[in-house]
Amino acid sequence: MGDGRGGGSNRPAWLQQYELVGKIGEGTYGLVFLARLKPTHPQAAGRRGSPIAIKKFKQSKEGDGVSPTAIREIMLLREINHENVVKLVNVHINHADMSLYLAFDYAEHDLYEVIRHHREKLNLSINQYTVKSLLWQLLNGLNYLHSNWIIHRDLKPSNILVMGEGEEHGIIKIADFGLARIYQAPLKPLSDNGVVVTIWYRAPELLLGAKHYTSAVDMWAVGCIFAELLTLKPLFQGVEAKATPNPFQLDQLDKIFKVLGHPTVEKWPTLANLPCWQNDQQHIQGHKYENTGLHTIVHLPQKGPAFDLLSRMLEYDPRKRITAAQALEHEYFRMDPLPGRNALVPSQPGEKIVTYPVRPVDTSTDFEGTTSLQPTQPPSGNGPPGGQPVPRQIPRQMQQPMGGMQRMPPGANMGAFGAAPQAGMVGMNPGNIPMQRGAGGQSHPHQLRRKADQGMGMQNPGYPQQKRRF
Ligand SMILES: Nc1ncnc2c1ncn2[C@@H]1O[C@H](COP(=O)(O)OP(=O)(O)OP(=O)(O)O)[C@@H](O)[C@H]1O
Repeated sequence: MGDGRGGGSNRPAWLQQYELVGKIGEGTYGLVFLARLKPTHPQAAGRRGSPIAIKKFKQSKEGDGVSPTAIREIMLLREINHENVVKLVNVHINHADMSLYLAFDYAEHDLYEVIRHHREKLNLSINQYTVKSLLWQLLNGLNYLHSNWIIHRDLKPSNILVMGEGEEHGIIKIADFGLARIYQAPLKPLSDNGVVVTIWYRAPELLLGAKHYTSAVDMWAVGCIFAELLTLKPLFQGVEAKATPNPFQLDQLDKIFKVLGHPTVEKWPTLANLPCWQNDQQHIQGHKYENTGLHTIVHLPQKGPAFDLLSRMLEYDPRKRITAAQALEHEYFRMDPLPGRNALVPSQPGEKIVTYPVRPVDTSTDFEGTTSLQPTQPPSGNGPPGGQPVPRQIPRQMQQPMGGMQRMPPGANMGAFGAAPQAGMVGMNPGNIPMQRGAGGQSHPHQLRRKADQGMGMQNPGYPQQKRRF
C-alpha cells in the first residue's frame, strides 16, 4: 500500500489507491482488512475515502497456487450483481507469493453482531419490523443466487452483512461465497467437497449423509437464522463431533429432533435412502422423540403467518421445504409492519433508535498478517470523533413490500438476467490464474478445515465466538 504498513512494490495500482486501516476479521480461508481510498485520490477529493473490505486468502497448504476455493469464489462473484449480495469491487493475484486479494464493499455490521448486541448489551429483542426487513432482504438475495443456480451452503449470521450509515444503510449483503458453487441439473454428487455448512445451520438431509445439495439446504439455514433473530439464541446448538470425516452429526440431529419431533418416512419418503438413517438403527431410528413444539421456543402463535413461514423453512423433507421465491410471496410479508429497504430504522414513531457498534479494527496488523509495533488506533473511525456513535435519524425509505424477483429458467445465463460483470474486474481472467492440480473439481484439505475458535467443539458448547474480534 506504500504507507509503510503492508506496503510493497509488488502491489497493483488499484491496491495502492487505498490505505490500510487494519484487520477486521479472520475466517477459515483468510484475513479480512479494512482499507480506505487515500485522501489524495481524485474520487476522495480530500475527504476520507469510502471504505472497502479486502479479503486476503491464505496460501494453500502446499503453498503452490491459489486454492480452488479462491478460484471458485472469484468465478462466482465476478458474475454476481444484486443489492442483497456483497459486491466484489476488485481482484488481485500476487504472482510472487500466489496470494489473492479480493476487495468488497465494506459493511459495518453483520447479523452475528446485531444479534449479539441485542442479547448481551441491550437485553432486548429485535423489533418486528427489523426482523421482517432483514429476513425479506436475505430471501431476496438468496432468491437471486438460487435463480442463478448458486447454492451458498454456508449461510450463518456472520456471513450476512448489514450496511452501516450511508445511502445503503440497513441493507443486507450476503457474503462469503468461498464455499458456494454453481449447481447443475441434473444433480451431480457434490459430497466430495466435504460437508460445509456450519453445523448449527446445517440441514438434516446433510447431517444424515445426503449426497446431493439442493438450494433447500440454504432455506433450512434461513429458518434457523429467522428463529435466532426472534429469540437471540441459535435454534439448534449441537456439539460437533470433529473426529469423524462422516457427515453424521448425532448431537445436532438430536437437538433438531427434540424440537421438531422424529422424522418419519410417511412425511419424508426419501429419508429411508439416506445413508446415516439406514446405518444408524440404534441412535436415530430407535430413539423416540416427543415434539416439544417449535412455537414454544420462538414464542409465536401457532396459527400466525410468522410461525407458518418458519415451519415451512424447517420442513424436514427438502422437496417440501419452502423456496426463497415462495417465501417472498408469503403472507407474513404482506402484513404490518411491512418490510423496508432500511432494516435498521425504528419501526414506529417514537421508538428508540438502536445504535449498533462499529467493527473493531486491529490497526497493528498489516497485509502480511505481521503485527507491527504501532500503537493501536481507535476503531474503524466510521463513527463520530471520540468513538461514540450518534443515534441514527434516517427515515424509513420504503413502506411498500418490495417486488419479488423473477425466477430464472434453468440454463438461462446471467446476462439474460441483467447481471453485469462488476467494476474492477476488467482483465481478470480466472483461466489464466495458475491453479493447483485439481482446482475447480476436487476438494482441498483447506476447504474442509473448520476454524478452531468456532466454539462448537466439545470444550465449548456455549455460544460460539465464531471469529476473532478485536
Ligand atoms: N465486505 C465485508 N465488510 C465488512 N466485514 C466483512 C466483509 N466481509 C467479511 N467481513 C467480516 O470479516 C470477518 C471474517 O470474514 P470471513 O468471511 O473471512 O470469515 P467468517 O465468515 O467469519 O468465517 P468462515 O470463512 O470460516 O465461514 C467476519 O466478521 C465478517 O463479518
